[in-house]
Amino acid sequence: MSTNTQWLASVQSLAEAQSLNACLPDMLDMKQPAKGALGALPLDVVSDIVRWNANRCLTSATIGDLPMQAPMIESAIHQMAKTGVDFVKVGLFGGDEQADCLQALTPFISQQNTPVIAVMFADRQYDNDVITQIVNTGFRGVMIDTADKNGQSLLDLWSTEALTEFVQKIKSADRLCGLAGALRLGDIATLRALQPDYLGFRSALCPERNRNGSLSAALAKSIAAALQ
Ligand SMILES: O=C[C@H](O)COP(=O)(O)O
Repeated sequence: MSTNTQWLASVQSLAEAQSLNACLPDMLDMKQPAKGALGALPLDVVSDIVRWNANRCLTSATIGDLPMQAPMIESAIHQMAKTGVDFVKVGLFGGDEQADCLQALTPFISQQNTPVIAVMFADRQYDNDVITQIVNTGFRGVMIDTADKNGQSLLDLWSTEALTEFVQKIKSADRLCGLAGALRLGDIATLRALQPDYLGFRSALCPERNRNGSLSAALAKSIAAALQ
């Protein structure tokens, strides 16, 4: 597992991915921001981006803001994995049914050829042992993001102490760890010091932080430069 913090850029179209051709992130993440925190892109768009990328960087894709119902999640992972993406990201939105859902997902997730990443949200509530539950389910990594895209950032919601503990728990379980959630260029130094595997960006890549708008290669270059 990498010791240097890498970066992930969320793109919503092939054209956006292509606009990053000169400054590809370490991971091209595919999602539809207008459809929620983990809005899914159509499968053919994901396939086109995967084909265009031709393994020049890693790829990930989200399956949508789905309820914690195992059959629905399994079917969405199965479909998304067929696009050839390197990682599939699944949102865990908390709630009473989550622990049972994770248990039900365990045989499927642990046997997946395409690794699956669990995405938690800093503005949602979880059981105290949620990381253990995630690890036991067979997820390859855990990312923390924000569910409500209202400008509040990860650092507005969680202290650096809480984030340090989060990163350490995940890395000591030998899983990938990512931090995201309205991150800004100026947050990089603070968050990189915690040694996550990935920092994830969308708002910071868009002019005026309009995450549903389009992406700017110049802003992506500044993020890449700050992580050099
Ligand atoms: O996976 C990373 C997210 O797309 C981050 O989006 P955001 O920076 O707009 O919160």
